[in-house]
Amino acid sequence: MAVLIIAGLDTGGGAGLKADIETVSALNEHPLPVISAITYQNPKEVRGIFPVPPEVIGEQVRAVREVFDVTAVKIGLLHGGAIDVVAEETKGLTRVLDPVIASSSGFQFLSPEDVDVLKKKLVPGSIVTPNVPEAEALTGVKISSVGDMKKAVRVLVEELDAEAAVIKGGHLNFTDVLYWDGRDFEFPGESVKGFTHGTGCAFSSALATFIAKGLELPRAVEMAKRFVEGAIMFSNREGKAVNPLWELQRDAQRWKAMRELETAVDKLVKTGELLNRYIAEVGTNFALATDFNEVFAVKGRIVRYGKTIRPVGLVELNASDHLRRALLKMREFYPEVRAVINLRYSEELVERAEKLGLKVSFYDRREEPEEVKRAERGTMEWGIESAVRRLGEKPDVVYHLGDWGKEPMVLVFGGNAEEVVERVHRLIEA
Ligand SMILES: Nc1ncnc2c1ncn2[C@@H]1O[C@H](COP(=O)(O)OP(=O)(O)O)[C@@H](O)[C@H]1O
Ligand SMILES: Cc1ncc(COP(=O)(O)O)c(N)n1
Repeated sequence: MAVLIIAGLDTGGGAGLKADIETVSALNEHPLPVISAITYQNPKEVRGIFPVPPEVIGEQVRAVREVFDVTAVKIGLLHGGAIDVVAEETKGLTRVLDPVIASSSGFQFLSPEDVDVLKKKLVPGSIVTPNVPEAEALTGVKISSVGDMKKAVRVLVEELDAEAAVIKGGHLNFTDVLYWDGRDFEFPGESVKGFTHGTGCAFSSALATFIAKGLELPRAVEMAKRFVEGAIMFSNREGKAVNPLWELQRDAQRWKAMRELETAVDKLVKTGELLNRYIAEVGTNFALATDFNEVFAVKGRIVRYGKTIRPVGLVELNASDHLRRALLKMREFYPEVRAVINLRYSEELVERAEKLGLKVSFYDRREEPEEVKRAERGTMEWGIESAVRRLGEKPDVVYHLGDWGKEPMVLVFGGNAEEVVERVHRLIEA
């Protein structure tokens, strides 16, 4: 199905047309991108806007509407001169209107006069999706609670003739409120950590796409909200913005990481007789992180099995809590480190690591502050951090000598699972 998008270009690759194209594509529909304005912006600031002439916007829309079977359109950033044309050219479509008035960095895209034209020409008949400040600007209702949001959505529909309205709570309490078909609907949400530049764009294009797929409005709003939560959680660090491709990228990375770790575990098992005596009493595990910091390991760990070794279960997500925390802490300092294994401590192992030129550091649990000890779950993080600081550069191997009831251990890190296997093989002279 084709979804029409009329929006502005964000040169920073965070919001606008690029986020919209990715959103529609990620949801498996075909985007028809019509450009309304070129903005010169980066994640810090919007420097300016070059409006595409209204007749050029009209030509773009006509070119695709004549050929594609379009039912829904998402309208994002416009400029004063474009509002009339867009209203005219989108007649007969289900219109999702994201009334972009200002950027999150504070640049004013529409003047108060433009906002008046938008209210008269485009809000009527559209499904409007303002954020809190935009809803205030459109309705004059001051919004500081869900109760206020409910008042304002009604104004948008009953006084400004919108077909429906969703006020988004990203600037308030993460609850979105929809008014449709004579009643309101609440969509509560939790705060998600990540970049939020482009959330409004992703939300409105996801909404238009779910509508094009035939979902009823409340369900489409729910799905769009969940989509945006993922796009924040797995956000685009480079662009400091949402990542509409999150689900595809996450799943592709999971698949690759699983294969990589399975292959590496097989290799280790092949040298099981040599490794047997280095397997920790509590079991050895082998963990691998994706770029999104999801960590795979062996369910049930790798254990001694007669003279050799054996993985108890399959490679799974979150199958090791300890190694996951060690690896994620190490990645805070050295993001290129992706894999780690724990082996039973022995002096000869540490000496051999040093002889091989690996960078070795350690932590001493007796130095662990009382409050970290009491919290229990912070020990691993504290240990890795203290080992990193002690060495002053990236450690390849971190050991600790144990404590009451804690087995001494050697952690071997690497840039990928294969590198960890190679290091282990050199250490045990396989
Ligand atoms: N930090 C966050 N955690 C979870 N959801 C968020 C967060 N920020 C925004 N959202 C959600 O993202 C969508 C877009 O909201 P909002 O950020 O208010 O729009 P805009 O980008 O237009 O300012 C809404 O569904 C909102 O609830
Ligand atoms: C081209 C374009 N469209 C929309 C936004 C709003 O996004 P945000 O509120 O995250 O700045 C933007 N900054 N640029």
